[in-house]
Amino acid sequence: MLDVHIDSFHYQDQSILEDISFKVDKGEHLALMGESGSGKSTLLKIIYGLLHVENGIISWEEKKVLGPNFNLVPGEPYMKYLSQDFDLMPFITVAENIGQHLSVFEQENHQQRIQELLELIELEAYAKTKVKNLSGGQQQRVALARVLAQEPELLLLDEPFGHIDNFKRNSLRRNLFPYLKEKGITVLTASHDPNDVLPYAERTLILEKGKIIANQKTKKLYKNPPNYYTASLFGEVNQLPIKLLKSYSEIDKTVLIYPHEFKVSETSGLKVWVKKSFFKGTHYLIEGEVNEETVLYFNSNKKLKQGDTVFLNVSLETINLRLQFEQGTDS
Ligand SMILES: Nc1ncnc2c1ncn2[C@@H]1O[C@H](COP(=O)(O)OP(=O)(O)OP(=O)(O)O)[C@@H](O)[C@H]1O
Repeated sequence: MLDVHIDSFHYQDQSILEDISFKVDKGEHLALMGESGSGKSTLLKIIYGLLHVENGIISWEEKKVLGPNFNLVPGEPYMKYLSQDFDLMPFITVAENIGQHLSVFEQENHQQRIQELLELIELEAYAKTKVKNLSGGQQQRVALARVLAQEPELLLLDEPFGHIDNFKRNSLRRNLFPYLKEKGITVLTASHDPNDVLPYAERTLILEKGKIIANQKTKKLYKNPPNYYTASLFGEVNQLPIKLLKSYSEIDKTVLIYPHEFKVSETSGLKVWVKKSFFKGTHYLIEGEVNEETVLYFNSNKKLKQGDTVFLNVSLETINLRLQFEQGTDS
């Protein structure tokens, strides 16, 4: 188990992380989400031992992880970190870059392991290509193979697909995350992209301005986000007064409603004037306005024209579910 306690971490006199405390079970996949600058990379760097924390303890399997003040070369043998800079050797080939990270004691298996990793990152055709001749996305895939070369127990991934195009990203995710699960590798993935998180991470931790504001099972967090910030990390979301949705309600609160949770009717419900339609492939995202003041977003199967009027309904079940939510952590 990974056990992280950081009372505080500062760069110069700027506080970056505060009161960070969480555990990750062996074999579990935890996602770290948060807006840019919320401290995700800093947290991964501390766990890996690149940054020293005065007030805090990181331990893996009940053994303290030593930071840069103790380890001349950062990192522990059981842990690997994929940073946003790839740290590759540009003048040697892809296969050689991967081979450099394999154990010298298992020379006879090197070719087979390199081939297995090349298949995983879908770069078999580039085995003999010098890394300097690869695109940014291809280099990121080589960096991924390097951190996996000697299977770590704990893997820290910082935006692992940030440089990779959508076309490859989807198949890589589908290859990589089940592979890590099968091998029982504990994973922490920092990402902005809900597609990296929703299908793969059992639990998600949300950072806002260096503090943990939620740490929950991913599905539960998505279905019941504690606040607008969390929900908006997963995509478009509306924050609306309940009274707007259920006029008889006596509760003076707002609820979070995802665009797909609205059902469009032509006859009854909340009256909305269409302002804009955005084509999203599977549907249209519609920007609408209520009472000439509240802007909201909902999904529609067909394009709607500016000035059209539609009626929106949201189920009582959804509203009740959102109202039940009171706290943000259940680690
Ligand atoms: N070496 C540094 N010196 C001073 N401040 C830094 C340094 N590195 C990061 N910071 C600051 O620390 C804060 C957190 O940065 P961090 O890179 O951890 O955020 P992040 O959530 O990973 O962002 P992103 O998603 O953009 O990668 C930011 O305000 C950043 O400006």
